[in-house]
Amino acid sequence: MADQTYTLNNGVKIPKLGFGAHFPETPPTTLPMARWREKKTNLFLLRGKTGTWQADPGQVSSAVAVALKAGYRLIDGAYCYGNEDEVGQGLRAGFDAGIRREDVFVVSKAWATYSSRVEECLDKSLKSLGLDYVDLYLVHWPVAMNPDGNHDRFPKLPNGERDIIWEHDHTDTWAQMEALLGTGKVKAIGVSNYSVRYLEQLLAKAKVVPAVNQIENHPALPQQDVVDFCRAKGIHVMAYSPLGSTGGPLFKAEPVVRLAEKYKVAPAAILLSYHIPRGSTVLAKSVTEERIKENLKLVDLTAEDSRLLDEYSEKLGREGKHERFVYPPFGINFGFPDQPQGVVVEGGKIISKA
Ligand SMILES: NC(=O)C1=CN([C@@H]2O[C@H](COP(=O)(O)OP(=O)(O)OC[C@H]3O[C@@H](n4cnc5c(N)ncnc54)[C@H](OP(=O)(O)O)[C@@H]3O)[C@@H](O)[C@H]2O)C=CC1
Ligand SMILES: O=C[C@H](O)[C@@H](O)[C@@H](O)[C@H](O)C(=O)O
Repeated sequence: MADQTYTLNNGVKIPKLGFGAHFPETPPTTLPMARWREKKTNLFLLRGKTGTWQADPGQVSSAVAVALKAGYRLIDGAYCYGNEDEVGQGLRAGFDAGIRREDVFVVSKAWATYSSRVEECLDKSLKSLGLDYVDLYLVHWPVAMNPDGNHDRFPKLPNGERDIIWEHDHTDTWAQMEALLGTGKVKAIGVSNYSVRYLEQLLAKAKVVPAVNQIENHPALPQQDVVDFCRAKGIHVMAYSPLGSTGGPLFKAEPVVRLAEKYKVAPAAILLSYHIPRGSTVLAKSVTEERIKENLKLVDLTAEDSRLLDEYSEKLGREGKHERFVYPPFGINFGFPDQPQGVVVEGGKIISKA
């Protein structure tokens, strides 16, 4: 599956399966997973005091190298992950092993403190990665944080809140992304974490329709409104956190277990395969060599299998139980129906603080 592709709205080909290079902190082995998840939520809110936690030195570069050698042809990174030097080393190991640059689809993302200077962010990423272009460059989140704040990536106010530039209009960031297309440093541009509301605001002003919207997506958060909207507008969906992020909390979902038994595969294979009939690219992340390899083995789910997973999603929706695992504390209402809290901003103006 990793060698199969979709075609983006500008003709560029993108693999169906990719390797995620977001390596957040590893759960301490002494903590039971339930306690870890509880603790992680609290720690997540504190993030920014020290920046993103780093994986052990060498872990990212070796995982990227293992992934490339195992057959992955898409590597998903971001400036904000703070590890693009290591991703670059992993890429280089792959190139040294004979894999050609033009056969690897490299993704990076413009971080919120660079919303008014996206080319600068891109240049920093390219330098770290050791590349002269990325295949896809995304707006990571539709928000701006203070470029002159107390941290390069996670500036905070004295009260601990993220240092947001409320006057910033996310469609201005998109205009800068459009300008990158003429530089030769990107093959395609897109967004990430855009709801239907935000996409509508962007499309009202855009000269170039985003090629991609990268969103959290799995049977416990199908985001069918966003997926359908993207499909109608020719925007390709990339699904992130398909296993439910750290620890893979979706492995025990009843239809996932049932389909894993039917196909005699790991539950992860079902959760990754779910996206292929939906027409999306799916990103898998693992630090573990055998899992990196195991995650390449997707299955062809039938329409009936997909229906089973969709029914599970719909039931959770009716019960108000959709679960979003990645929602950083920006304090903004980004327009996702399951996250109605936070400040509503539009066109650089605060509309409501509900
Ligand atoms: N645009 C955005 O805002 C975001 C983008 N992303 C992208 O999506 C990628 C994937 O999402 P991510 O949040 O990392 O989470 P995933 O849903 O991919 O889950 C990763 C977790 O699942 C475990 N795992 C992986 N494979 C298996 C397996 N076969 N069996 C059992 N456990 C497994 C990993 O463990 P271990 O590593 O210990 O093996 C890790 O704990 C990221 O790396 C990043 O590239 C993610 C979040 C936000
Ligand atoms: O891409 C993954 C996620 O979006 C991650 O980059 C953010 O959650 C970031 O760590 C933050 O705290 O805002």
